[in-house]
Amino acid sequence: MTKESALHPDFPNESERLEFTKRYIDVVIETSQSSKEKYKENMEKAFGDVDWGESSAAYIDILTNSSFFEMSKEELESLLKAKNKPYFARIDFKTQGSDRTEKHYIGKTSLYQRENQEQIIVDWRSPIANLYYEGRIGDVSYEAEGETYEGDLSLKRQYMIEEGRLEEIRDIDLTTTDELLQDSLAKSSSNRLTEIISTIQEEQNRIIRADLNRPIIVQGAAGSGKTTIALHRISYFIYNYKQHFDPRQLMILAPSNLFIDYISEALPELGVEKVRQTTFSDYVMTCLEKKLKLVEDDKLIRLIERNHEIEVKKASWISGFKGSKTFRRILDHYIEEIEKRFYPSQDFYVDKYKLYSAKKFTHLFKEEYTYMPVYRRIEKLKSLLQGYVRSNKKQMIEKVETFFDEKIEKALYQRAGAGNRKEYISKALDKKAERLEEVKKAVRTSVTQYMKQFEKKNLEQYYSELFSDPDRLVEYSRGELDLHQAEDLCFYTMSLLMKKKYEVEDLAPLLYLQTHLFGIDKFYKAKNIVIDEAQDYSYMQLYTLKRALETDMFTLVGDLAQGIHSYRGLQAWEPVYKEVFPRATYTELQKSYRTTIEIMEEANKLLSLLPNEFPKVNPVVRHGDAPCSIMYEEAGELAEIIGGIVSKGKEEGFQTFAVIGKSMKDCRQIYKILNEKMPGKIKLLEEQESIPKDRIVVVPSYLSKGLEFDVVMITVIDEVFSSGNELDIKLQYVAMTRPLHRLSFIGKSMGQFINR
Ligand SMILES: Nc1ncnc2c1ncn2[C@@H]1O[C@H](COP(=O)(O)OP(=O)(O)OP(=O)(O)O)[C@@H](O)[C@H]1O
Repeated sequence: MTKESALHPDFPNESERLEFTKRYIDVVIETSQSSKEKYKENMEKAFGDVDWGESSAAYIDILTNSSFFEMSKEELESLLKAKNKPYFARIDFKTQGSDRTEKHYIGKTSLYQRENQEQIIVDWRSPIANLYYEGRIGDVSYEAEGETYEGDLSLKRQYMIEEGRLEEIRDIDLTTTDELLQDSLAKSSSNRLTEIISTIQEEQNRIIRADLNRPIIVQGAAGSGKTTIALHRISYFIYNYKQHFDPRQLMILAPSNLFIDYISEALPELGVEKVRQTTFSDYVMTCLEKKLKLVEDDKLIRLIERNHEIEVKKASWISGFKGSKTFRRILDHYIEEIEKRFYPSQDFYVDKYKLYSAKKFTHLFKEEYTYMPVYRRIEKLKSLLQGYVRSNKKQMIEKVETFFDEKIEKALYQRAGAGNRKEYISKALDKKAERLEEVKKAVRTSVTQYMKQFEKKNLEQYYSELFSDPDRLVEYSRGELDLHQAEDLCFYTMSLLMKKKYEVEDLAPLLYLQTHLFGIDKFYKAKNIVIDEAQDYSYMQLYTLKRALETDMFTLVGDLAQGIHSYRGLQAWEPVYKEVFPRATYTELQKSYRTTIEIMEEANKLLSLLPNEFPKVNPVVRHGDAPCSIMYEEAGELAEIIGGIVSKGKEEGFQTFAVIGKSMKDCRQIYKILNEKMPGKIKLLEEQESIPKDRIVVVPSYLSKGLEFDVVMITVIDEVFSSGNELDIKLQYVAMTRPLHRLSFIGKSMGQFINR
């Protein structure tokens, strides 16, 4: 307990309130546990006396009980989590016209006093809690269920509660700096990403609570809390729509499995662990229900390592092109052409009876059924024809019968030629049987026969057909592609497809074709999608996702300054909010919470070297050591240098350490050197892995994107960051913005880095 809080006149009252809340939580937990017992009892009763499969009453009983159990289980879990820190803030609010000021204690979950329905704890996501996050004190208002409530906010108070004990109280107003935020940022990152509900800032709060029925795009500086905010927005969404929305309909698309592992710790804290989390590649393959062989996504690495420069440049151009709007147009024209192959040339006959005209068939196909993918339209038309055949079958058979019966009858009553009559009738009867057989056969086979005129190809066949003829590609591009470019595209792609291999850049076009031609199972269609590191997505990827999932409910967060995949990703947000998500709100975040002023100042210098203009990032006021430069003569010295920095860092209480190399090649060398001297203490991070907390990690710059560590050592052996090209600047910028507290540059010469 600090002196200041001990002096706070309300400290005894607040301690008492905390005790009351804790005790109340205990009672609720106990009740919930006894409900569980009761549930078991009820289940036994339901199972014991009847065969429940036959008794609907008993079945209903089980369903009711299980949903009751589910509720109490969730309630129990969140209360158990909240028990040691039931709330973190309080606001005092007097609604206009009322003479009573209400105290609202804000916490992770809500709690009602059952006897009088009074709220003991208000959930941070509830409408009134918004007042805590919005800066003002005095006349304020908040909105709940479409109504505006005005009133006076007289107090905003923060609590430091540790292990159920009240440690400190702070009343905040506009003049005091947010000490709670300062404290929280000064901590070391033993927990990876955590919830920040007690210190969410006003601009962040606005994004978390922005209209849930509109897409949102956030351009946020490194460390501005994009990932954190995106996760809190999901939590807020789930809270608001818990009655109507299953969390499994929400999906997070993360840049790598490494990143999914990194964010997963924050998810249960926010109650969003049921949300689907996957990468773009995995998700596309799920939708296609195919496991495609992807070649290693190594263009970035080859660009970094400058291997076969011309070849890589061509390959990068192709990647960029496959993500472009022009390529989408090519696909659209290709799809149009495929559709035309399904306009039948002949009317539909069963035997000699015309049941459906080609014109009508085409009309349905190209006008009425366009909401369906091509092959589903064909299926639908097939069943329509089958229906026609079924309903006309009797009539057609009757026609044949009547025709022969009439002939036979006529012959029977003819006077002349009695000798031939018998023969005539018997022939007619044979003919009748033959015709009937023909008609019946036609009834059975004509639909299948008719459908044979339509081609039946699979997705892979259509995709490779697109790249089999450069002239057609030029035609589909309506002049935007020249023949030489089209030949390059075809040659490059076909050489992979022939080996049944694909690149990441092929996935969006494949999903686009699948959506238009075959459709996607609705089970895979998430309704609300969050994309982190969205700057690395191409126009084509975003457009395709929107089209395939049939929703524009996307939350996109990213930072163009960290767009290291810009050869295939986005160069600007404008086309995204203008053309892909026209309903979206676009917001920028310039304040950074991760790192110290000293480190951010150095990182900012790199931003000014980039061709696109990026505003400087404002770090939250927090000081630390300036980044330091360390030179070595022999790579073998690295173990000692890095070991020294880590020991010193540990003395200062830091817990996570990363050595960031430029490329994987350099990282392998660094790892080897370090691991020899410190066996078992080093981990080389690769794409599919999880991040160990207790080891020094060695990670290439491009994989470190999105991650953070207390202490970062940017280390080079053979690589240089200082070639002056855009990619190098971005990679060094990404590496420099990873530390929370300390940054060093380690190289043979400082000339290997930009600005050292
Ligand atoms: N309001 C806040 N209160 C406390 N900590 C915060 C707040 N906002 C962000 N942070 C912290 O700042 C750090 C950076 O957040 P986050 O990783 O979400 O940023 P980002 O914008 O995704 O960064 P990058 O683009 O570099 O990946 C995290 O440690 C996060 O907990």
